[in-house]
Amino acid sequence: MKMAANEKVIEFKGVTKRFKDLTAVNDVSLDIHRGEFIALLGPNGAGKTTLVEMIEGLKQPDAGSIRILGKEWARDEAFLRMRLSGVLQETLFIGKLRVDETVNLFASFYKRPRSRSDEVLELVELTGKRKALVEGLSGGQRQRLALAIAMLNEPEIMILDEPTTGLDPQVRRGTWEILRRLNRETRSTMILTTHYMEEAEFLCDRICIMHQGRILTQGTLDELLHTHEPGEIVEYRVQNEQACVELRQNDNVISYSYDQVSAKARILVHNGSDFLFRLSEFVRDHKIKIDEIVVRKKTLDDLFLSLAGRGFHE
Ligand SMILES: Nc1ncnc2c1ncn2[C@@H]1O[C@H](COP(=O)(O)OP(=O)(O)OP(=O)(O)O)[C@@H](O)[C@H]1O
Repeated sequence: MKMAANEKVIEFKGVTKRFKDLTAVNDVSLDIHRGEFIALLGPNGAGKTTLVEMIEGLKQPDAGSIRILGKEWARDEAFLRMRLSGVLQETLFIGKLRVDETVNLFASFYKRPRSRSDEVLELVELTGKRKALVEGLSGGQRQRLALAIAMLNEPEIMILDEPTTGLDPQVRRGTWEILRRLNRETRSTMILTTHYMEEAEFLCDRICIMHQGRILTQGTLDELLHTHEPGEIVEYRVQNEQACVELRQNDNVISYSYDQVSAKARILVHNGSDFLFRLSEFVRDHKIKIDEIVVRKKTLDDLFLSLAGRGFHE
């Protein structure tokens, strides 16, 4: 069934999920559109997995409604099962099977021809490993195999639950490239949960930050960075932090933090170059030694830190 480009494929209305006294997802309303790549970010226990498990039909809400492709799990399980698939943090495979045998096995469950197995291996750049035993694959290759299997059925919606956790940075980046290309080429709607800010920054059109079961804020990266706090970040290393207290009492300063371990000050300011000028005067006049000075634009990490400061640990 072809649908309009801006069509809502997932609609959460006032969804709540409780485990005894604990409210894991609290009155969440959220629309996700076709082809969108959306990230759910948040600290441990924020409710991200519970939310995606409700999308996957693994958990039922206690209140509110969830419509997926206009259907509901309770009534249209067979329809939805064919159109959704997921990649988890880790997938169990049979180690003694070869890569192509593994994909063919899953293809037979979905009644897909062998040519589709070849296609998905190509999509995730595993063609060269077709004859390798699964037990000999690296972590990144195993994740790509899981992705290939998830793609077999040409899913309209894909759930990626921390798909790159535990992978080294280079392999993680390679996986991002593949995910981004898949999203563009297949127009599959992708929902990613992650702890990596840069993963959400790199991949996603929209980012939802969750905390204690609620969506604290959401938007494109630009919207999040500009709506929540204007300004730039100045960072520097200083051992004698107490001598710099006066610097904070400046109209230019929005917020200040100091990390004892790295001896780094991190200051959010309205204007980075004005602050740098003031900083250089100050350290010269007070004979304070600072180094590793950086002025930079804000990142999602900074937003997360400031939301954490204001709300996460209240
Ligand atoms: N089956 C369950 N029974 C009881 N409590 C649960 C269950 N599943 C999740 N919870 C609780 O619900 C809350 C939300 O958990 P959830 O796994 O959705 O968070 P998360 O944001 O995915 O966290 P993480 O980043 O650590 O994976 C947590 O407090 C968790 O302990």
